[in-house]
Amino acid sequence: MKDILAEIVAYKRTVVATAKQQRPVQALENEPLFNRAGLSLVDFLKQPQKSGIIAEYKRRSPSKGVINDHSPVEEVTQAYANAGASGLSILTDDHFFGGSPEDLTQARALVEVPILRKDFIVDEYQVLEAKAIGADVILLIAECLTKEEVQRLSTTAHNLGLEVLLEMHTEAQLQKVSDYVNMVGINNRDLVTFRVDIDRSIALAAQLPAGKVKVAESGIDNIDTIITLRNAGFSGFLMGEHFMKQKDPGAAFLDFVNALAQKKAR
Ligand SMILES: O=P(O)(O)OC[C@@H](O)[C@@H](O)c1c[nH]c2ccccc12
Repeated sequence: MKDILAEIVAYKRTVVATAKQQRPVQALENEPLFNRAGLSLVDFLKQPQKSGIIAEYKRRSPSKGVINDHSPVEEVTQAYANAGASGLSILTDDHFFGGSPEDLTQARALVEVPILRKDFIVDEYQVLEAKAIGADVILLIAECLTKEEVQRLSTTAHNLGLEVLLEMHTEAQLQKVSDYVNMVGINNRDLVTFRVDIDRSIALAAQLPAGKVKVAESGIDNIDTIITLRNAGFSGFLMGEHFMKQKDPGAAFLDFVNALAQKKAR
């Protein structure tokens, strides 16, 4: 496992151990949102009137440092949803990304689009927590998990009505895809070199078994890239920094979506 990822995963294990003490599973199950019927990102990605973009709320990252420390989560996520986001991705990690579970819950109260809990899930507890805070989808990162762990955590998620996005970056990780997973995210960014390579992602996507919903993640900053990826069979486009680094991320998103719609119409 790559260094920064190993560090994050080690940190997550300590956070989970503490959380289990402070807020046992029983308490999670008693949260009102725990019984909420989830929204399907797979279904939303198929709606032709939406953009296909999963718009991410991210304050900072280990590679970029501070990206946005001024735009409130309520404002940005509502603007994203109103402008045609097919889904939202919200970082809930505090230490490395400056997010929190409360960010997701605040957005949940305001939007009717699927929300992905963007975090580093290594324990079943975090899946239950995702449900309790109002998420619809969890991210599982192939690099951090064995195939068996992916299957076990996916089963827990599906039993709670949550969908799973399995993120990968290398050919070796293809073997972690199974019938348990129906949505695969291909990270365009290499977590070691931070280099973005769209062609590599397209080549990797071509090797996925048929029937998987494909999401391209990271480093997307223009409409032509989205069109290229769509033509290669991707139906979702996860974008964070390109909008978050603007003064008004919601307005930037609206402009981008309008330009995308115009280009598609031509
Ligand atoms: O900000 P970008 O380059 O548009 O990327 C968004 C998203 O793909 C990226 O934040 C991400 C991809 N995989 C992750 C795993 C954990 C945290 C964050 C991520």
